[in-house]
Amino acid sequence: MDITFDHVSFTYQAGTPFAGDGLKDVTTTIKDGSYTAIIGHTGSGKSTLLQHLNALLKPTAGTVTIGDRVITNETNNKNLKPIRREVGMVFQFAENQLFEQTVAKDIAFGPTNFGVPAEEAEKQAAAMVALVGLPPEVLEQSPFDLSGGQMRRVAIAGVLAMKPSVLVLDEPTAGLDPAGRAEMMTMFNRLHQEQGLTIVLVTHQMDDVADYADHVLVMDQGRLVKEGTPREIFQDADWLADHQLGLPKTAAMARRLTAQGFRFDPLPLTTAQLADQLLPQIGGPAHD
Ligand SMILES: Nc1ncnc2c1ncn2[C@@H]1O[C@H](COP(=O)(O)OP(=O)(O)OP(=O)(O)O)[C@@H](O)[C@H]1O
Repeated sequence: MDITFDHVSFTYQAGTPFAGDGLKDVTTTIKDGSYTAIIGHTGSGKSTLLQHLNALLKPTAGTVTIGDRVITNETNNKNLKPIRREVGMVFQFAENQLFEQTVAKDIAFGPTNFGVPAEEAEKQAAAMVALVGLPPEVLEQSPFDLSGGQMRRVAIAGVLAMKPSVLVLDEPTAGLDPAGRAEMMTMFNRLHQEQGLTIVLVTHQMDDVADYADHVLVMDQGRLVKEGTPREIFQDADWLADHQLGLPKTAAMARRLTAQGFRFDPLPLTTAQLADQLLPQIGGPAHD
């Protein structure tokens, strides 16, 4: 399912003295099956854009087309339920939204609300717990007895239980330690590869953009100022710095090596790409 923005603008508190721009004239398509990263410094409009992906916000001007549903400023709030199921949102610190007595009940809550019989919803909960890499024992535990990282996985399982085709992630690894972060990013990549989920990721981690995304949107002051592949986006470090954005660690290291006389074209984004270009320059064996 593609999601297309056509000249979308969004104004917070429109028509009041407190009106403020969230999005300005954004036109783009998030393609079915893609892994799209949205980057931009604080206040650039990333969260506002995300909330248009499942019509939590409706454009002040322009249209958002989600699958075959066209959302405009006039769209009635009724009948948006199927969109909320199709586009699953994992908000920042999603674990704060857990509330049921057991993990199984928490994960089953969404499907039950959508009319799935309780018994089937609990069966699905067990499948979702496995999908997010948690042991089956957690099902009957209180979510509040789990670690922070496990709680976040339960919250993600609750979103996945709705069987979305698009998974929207707003800084999903915020607050996790490096090992927890890596595990979680690997999990999303597995869901993308194995379940064919379209992923939309807001992140400040440029390494994750380089490692996982196939498409990148760069936001600045509510505008979409650049889009392309990670390779295209990260080639111009000066342009990124102007937009208060950095490089993936490997690309930053390659740039420092350039100052020492090494040559890279294109700038490597992963360690394998760095090794490929560096080894011939230091007389080492070719990397494969
Ligand atoms: N509820 C709101 N009411 C009024 N203005 C808002 C509201 N939420 C966001 N804004 C404004 O809209 C603009 C875009 O904010 P948004 O939260 O989308 O940016 P962001 O890129 O997600 O930032 P961050 O990285 O800090 O989460 C900012 O100028 C912000 O101040």
